[in-house]
Amino acid sequence: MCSQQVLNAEKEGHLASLRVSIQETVMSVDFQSCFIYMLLCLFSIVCYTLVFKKPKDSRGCDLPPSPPSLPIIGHLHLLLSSLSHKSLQKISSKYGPLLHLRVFNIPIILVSSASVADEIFRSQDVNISSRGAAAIDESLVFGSSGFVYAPYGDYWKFVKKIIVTKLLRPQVLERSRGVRAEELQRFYNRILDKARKNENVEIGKEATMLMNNILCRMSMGRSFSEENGEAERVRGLVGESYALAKKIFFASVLRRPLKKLGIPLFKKDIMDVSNKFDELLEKILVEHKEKLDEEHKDTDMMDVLLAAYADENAEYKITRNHIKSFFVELFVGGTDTSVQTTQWTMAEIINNPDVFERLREEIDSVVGTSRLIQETDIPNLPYLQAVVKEGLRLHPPFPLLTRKFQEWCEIKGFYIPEKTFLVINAYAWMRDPDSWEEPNEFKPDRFLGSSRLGQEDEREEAQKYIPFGGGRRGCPGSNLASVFIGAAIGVMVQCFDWGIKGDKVDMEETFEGLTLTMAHPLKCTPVPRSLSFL
Ligand code: HEM
Repeated sequence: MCSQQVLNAEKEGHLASLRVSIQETVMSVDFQSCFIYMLLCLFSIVCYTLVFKKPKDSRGCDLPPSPPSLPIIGHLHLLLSSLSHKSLQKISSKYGPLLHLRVFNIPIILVSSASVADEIFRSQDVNISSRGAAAIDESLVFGSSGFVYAPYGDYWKFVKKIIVTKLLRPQVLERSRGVRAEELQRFYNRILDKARKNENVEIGKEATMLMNNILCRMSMGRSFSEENGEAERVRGLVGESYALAKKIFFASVLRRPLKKLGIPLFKKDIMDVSNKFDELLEKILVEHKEKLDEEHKDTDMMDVLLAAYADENAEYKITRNHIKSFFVELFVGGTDTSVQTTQWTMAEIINNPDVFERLREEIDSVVGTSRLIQETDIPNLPYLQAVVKEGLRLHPPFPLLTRKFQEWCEIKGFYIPEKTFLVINAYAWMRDPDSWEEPNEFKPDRFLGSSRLGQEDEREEAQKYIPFGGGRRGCPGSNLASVFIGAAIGVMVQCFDWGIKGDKVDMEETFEGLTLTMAHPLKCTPVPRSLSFL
């Protein structure tokens, strides 16, 4: 072989090894990209399944979209978070106003916009007129003899009729006006007393006494005595019931599977509070019955319920537990809602001095400075009404409303299976930027006709505003509550200037119990104005 041939052979050999190494490199590059490609595919499938794919029900119809969930527990963590209304609001602004969630295998529909909720209230009012089963049947606190968890049926209709005719009918409200005026005067006296002693006032505590006394005197003709500690005991029990709220909610949602497994979730905690209420109310019922027998009266709600209990031919045969549950729910549901609204609204007023000044000017010009404001003044005080409405819009005591679909239905083209829980995020709904201008700002003017954007009609406004819920299970006490909250705010603005620690009231929220409350309860120092009746 000549030297040229040797050279060529070497070259060939190099080229061959180069080819092999290039081939190997290409193969390895192909394999890597193929691997990356496969990973991307897998990732996309997971994303699609978790985020975009609409879950299907057993009939193969589309359920509303569902945000990513955790294995086994589903979306439980969102509902358990301490500010669940906010975590749900965040999820809805990302994934849409109508979502399908699950807690274990229990389906929940989450609604966060006015248009979707309005469609549900309009087309499904009867279908969603039950809240599901009570957590613990025998409990007086939201148990199955109560009104709040009563299915839409004969018992619910019977009690609703009593509430409307014996507590809230205009003639009855007129008769009980004296009671509210007396309690308002006592509320004012207590604040004045503290102002003169230069003491702080805890607005929530004062408002609790006011609202509790009003509701008790209106419904059972007496208030709980402050002297023998009875009132403090009731306030304590109401507080304990609030603390149980989340437990009651989960025990009620998970009731069926847990029952099958024989797990009585939170039963001991719930029954402890229920038993204490039972003891207290049994005593009151006995006293009331004796008084009724002596005086042959038939006026307040307790009289009517006791009469129905004793009447063999009553329209609905009620038990003693029905009566006790009714009062427990009235104290628990009616008091704190009004107390929290008073507290939040007062905090907003203090943080907005221009609102305070305008409110005082309105009260001075309508009521004058020679007498205390009364609830009969409220229809003539549109700005005060707007302030209370705005307080309720920003701080609804019940940020989440819960119901249950009894039958399957279709909403916005999606299939909703029967027995699905419905959670309406009233908080998100009333801060929806598509419905409200500057939704997070305290602007009572938005409720004054002349400045309403585009002059929306009343129906449109009602559609956007749901602190009292909606449909036939909406709050029956809304008008009464607005009146006594308005009167309480009116007294505080008419008669006192208010000092606070620091420049602004801390508006941090907490939602550990039944209602949305201030994480730092409002404490401030009243300074009496120089008014002729002070
Ligand atoms: C600011 C005060 C109040 C607020 C924000 C409020 C809010 C609510 C809300 C959101 C509901 C549930 C509605 C739904 O599911 O759609 C409700 C139910 C109820 N409220 Fe009120 N409430 C207040 C005061 C009162 C008062 C003073 C009473 C008593 C007279 C009362 C009695 C009731 C009753 C009995 C229910 C149950 C209705 C049913 O299940 O059919 N509320 N309330």
